Amino acid sequence: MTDDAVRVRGLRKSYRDTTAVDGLDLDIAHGEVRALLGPNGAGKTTTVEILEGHRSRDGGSVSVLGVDPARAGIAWRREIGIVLQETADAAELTVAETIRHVARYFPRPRSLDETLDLVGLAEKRDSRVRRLSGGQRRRLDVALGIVGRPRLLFLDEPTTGFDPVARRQFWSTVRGLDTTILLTTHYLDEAAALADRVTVIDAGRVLAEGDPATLGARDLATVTWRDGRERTADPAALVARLTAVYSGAVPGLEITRPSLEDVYLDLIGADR
Ligand SMILES: Nc1ncnc2c1ncn2[C@@H]1O[C@H](COP(=O)(O)OP(=O)(O)OP(=O)(O)O)[C@@H](O)[C@H]1O
Repeated sequence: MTDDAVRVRGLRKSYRDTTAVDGLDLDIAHGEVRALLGPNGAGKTTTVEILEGHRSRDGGSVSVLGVDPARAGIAWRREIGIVLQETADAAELTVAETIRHVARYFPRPRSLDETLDLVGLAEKRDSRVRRLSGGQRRRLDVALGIVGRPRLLFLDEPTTGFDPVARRQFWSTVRGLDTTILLTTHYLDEAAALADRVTVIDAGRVLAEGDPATLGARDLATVTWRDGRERTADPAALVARLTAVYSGAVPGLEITRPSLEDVYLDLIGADR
C-alpha cells in the first residue's frame, strides 16, 4: 500500500530498438497538481498511458490509487478521469446529451449543471458538438473527464489551440477542481500557473523535479551593475548596499530572474 496517488519505480518501456522510458521514478501526492514536461519524444505520453492502464510496460513497478494499472478493473477505471489530446466525435449530439451519456457510466457523477458551470459551457448546453469552436470542444473534453468526479485526472496538453483568454479561463477551471492532476504540457507558463510540482523528463529519464517557483534555483535573482554581477535571494538588500557604495544611483543596474522556460531549456540542453 502507498499513501501517494501515484508511485512509480524504475519504469521501463521500449518499442523495438527505441527506449521510450528508461528507469523512471515518479511520486505524486494526493491532491497535488503535477506537470510532466519534456521535449517531443521524451516519453511523456508513454508514461502517462502506462499509468492510465492503456499501455503495457517492460519493467518497474507502478501503483495508481493503490492499484497496478496493468491489473486494474472497472472500479479503478471509474476513479480515473482522462482528457486525451484528441477525442472521438459524437458530433451530432448536443453538449448536454454528450455529458449525460458519459455521466451514466459513473456511480456518483456530477450534475449536468455543475459540470457545465465548471468548464464554462452553460450557454452551449443545447449546441451540437460539431458547432463548437476548437476551444469549446476542448472544454467539453474536460467536462467528460471530470463528470465522474475522478480522484485522479490526466490532462494531456489540455490547452493546445486555446486563445490566451480561454487558456486563463481553463486554468481557473483546473484550480477549482478538487482532485489530483497529472498534466502534460509544452507551455511552461501553464506549468508555472497550475502545478504544485514539475517533473522534467528527457530520453525516458527524470532530469529534474521540484516546485516550479524554485526549480533550477530560479528564485535567485541575478544583479548586474557596471562593476560586478551577483546571484542573490535578496536583491533588495544588495541594491541597498550598492546604493550606499555609489552614494546614489548604481551605474548599469539590472535585476533579472530566469523564467521556468529558461530553466527548462537549460535542463534539456537546448541551444539558444
Ligand atoms: N507505438 C509506438 N511504436 C514505436 N515507437 C513509439 C511508439 N510510441 C512512442 N514511440 C517512441 O517512443 C519515444 C517516446 O514517445 P512519447 O510519445 O512517449 O513521447 P512524448 O514525450 O509524449 O512526445 P510528444 O511531446 O511529442 O507528445 C519516441 O521516440 C517515440 O517515437
